[in-house]
Amino acid sequence: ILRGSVARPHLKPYMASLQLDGQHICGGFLIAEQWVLSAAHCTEETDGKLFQVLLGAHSLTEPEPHKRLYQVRAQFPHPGSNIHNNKDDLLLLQLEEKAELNADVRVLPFQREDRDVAADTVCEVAGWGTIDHSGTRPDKLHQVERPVISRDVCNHRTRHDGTITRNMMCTDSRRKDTCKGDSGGPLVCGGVAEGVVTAGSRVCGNYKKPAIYTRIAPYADWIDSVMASADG
Ligand SMILES: NCc1cccc(Nc2n[nH]c3ncnc(Nc4cccc(O)c4)c23)c1
Repeated sequence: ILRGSVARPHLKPYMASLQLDGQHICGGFLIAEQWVLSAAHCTEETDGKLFQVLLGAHSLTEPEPHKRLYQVRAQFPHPGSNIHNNKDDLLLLQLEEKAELNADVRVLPFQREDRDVAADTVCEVAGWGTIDHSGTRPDKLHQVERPVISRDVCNHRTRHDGTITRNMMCTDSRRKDTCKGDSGGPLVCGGVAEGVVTAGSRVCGNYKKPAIYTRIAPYADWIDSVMASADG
């Protein structure tokens, strides 16, 4: 997160850190006791290894009362996701067991009504992604508020030039923005997850490249079907 602030500890109890060998790779969030939602692109450099999921954390390194690292039983990238574009950039992770819910570990509801969030709505995004252009990685969770911009503005030829589909949404990226390692985290508007951070052009903090999110509502049926099929 560029030019945000350190989050209030454990006030985003749905946040997950997707890790490989103890290193934070991507964000994610708890959508059910045994399920985390993130971005499919996060699996690009994992060469088949499964993530471990850290829940209940504020600091990535310090001991905290409800911090716990969960093994992943299975990972389900959306079938339409691919390395060439941002389409269907969603990843469902089934935890090895149900997460123990408490004050620091909570499920975040996601939007099921497929209707665009109005432009200028101020939403919040959090993550352990880089906090400056030299790629400094924070120990503590950071957050930033960002206004939604309309798909038409985001698709302008000087911005993302028509690549933003109905299944995506954008926020203004002037100065304050998402960045490397924030992918997979939720865009929260009015207490509900409306989108999932996708890297898109990977640029951070440049107003000409607004931040892109995969809208969740269009994928509610896919999410429900994967959870139902794997839960048995
Ligand atoms: N703001 C959109 C957004 C959301 C999520 C991730 C991203 N960026 C990135 N995702 N993956 C990456 N691998 C390498 N470099 C990256 N961006 C980068 C790194 C250093 C300086 C800088 O200005 C930008 C990214 C960008």
